[in-house]
Amino acid sequence: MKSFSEIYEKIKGSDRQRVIAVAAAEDEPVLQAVTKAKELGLCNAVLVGDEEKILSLLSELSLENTFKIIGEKNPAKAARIAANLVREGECDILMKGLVDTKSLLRAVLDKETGLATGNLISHIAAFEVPGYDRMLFVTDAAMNTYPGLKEKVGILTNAVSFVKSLGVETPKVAGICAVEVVNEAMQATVDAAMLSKMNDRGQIKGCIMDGPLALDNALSVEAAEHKGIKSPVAGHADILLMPNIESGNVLYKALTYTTESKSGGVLLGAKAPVVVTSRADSFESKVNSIAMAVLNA
Ligand SMILES: CCCC(=O)SCCNC(=O)CCNC(=O)[C@H](O)C(C)(C)COP(=O)(O)OP(=O)(O)OC[C@H]1O[C@@H](n2cnc3c(N)ncnc32)[C@H](O)[C@@H]1OP(=O)(O)O
Repeated sequence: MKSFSEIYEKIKGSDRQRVIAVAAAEDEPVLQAVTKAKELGLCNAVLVGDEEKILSLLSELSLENTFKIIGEKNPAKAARIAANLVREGECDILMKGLVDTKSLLRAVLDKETGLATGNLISHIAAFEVPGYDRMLFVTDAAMNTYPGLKEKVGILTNAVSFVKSLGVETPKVAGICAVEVVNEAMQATVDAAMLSKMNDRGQIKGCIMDGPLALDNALSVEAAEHKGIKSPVAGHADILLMPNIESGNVLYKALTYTTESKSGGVLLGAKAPVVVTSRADSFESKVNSIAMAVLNA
């Protein structure tokens, strides 16, 4: 898997059109993205939010309203209504509009109206980075704050299953740390080593996991050789398992702002995929995120 175009190709064979429920849809970039996604034949959408603002924004953007709108001015309530549409099977994907991430995630976790299943829910971001020979997946930049070993197993399981569904038979996972040796003063190195051993012994299946690895060793064969690291993952990582939300989010935003990467992201492990894009994301990235969600719906 090298590019987003392969994801778009896979969607072309899809049996039915998916429907996205947009929470607090009164947001210019999100309206542009769902309109584009519909034009591309990726999906249809139901817009939940401030109806007056939605209609006025569509008109300002010279976009024809071809969507069903459900009026709700309070963004947190709109998030719960949109999540419930997905829970009830009227829609297939939830997408964040002009509502803060925490409110959207709380709507996802709500036991009565949300999308929790008992599985761990985690975020995966995909990057097409110029010069890297494969798609690079980063997890978790958005949902789990300070995951312990058990949560990291859940994050890893979600990521591996998603990346396999894209056609990567045995994803290579790097447990990213500040160094490539176990140091008990850095819990992430201990967690990465335990995950690697769990993978060796078949407790974690479907991938080749190695760690601790520093980012340079994960991405560059030369850097790994220079340090004498012998690892099937070094220089060839498909998935970067980040130690916590700060490192994940910083890497996500660094790739977004300082490289010409194409990107997208989605929440996995819930009843249905959830698109949680950031203000930092481009229009193209929002459409790519919808495509990732459609493929997973
Ligand atoms: C990458 C682009 C987009 C971004 O930049 S996003 C920006 C950064 N992201 C964020 O600010 C969100 C970070 N996460 C959070 O704030 C919190 O973890 C989050 C998701 C709001 C949940 O926190 P709280 O509302 O305090 O909930 P809580 O921890 O008390 O848990 C309530 C119930 O939900 C469950 N839960 C929490 N996280 C879960 C998860 N990942 N998967 C599955 N279930 C989960 C938790 O077990 C609890 O269940 P129960 O009530 O004990 O049965």
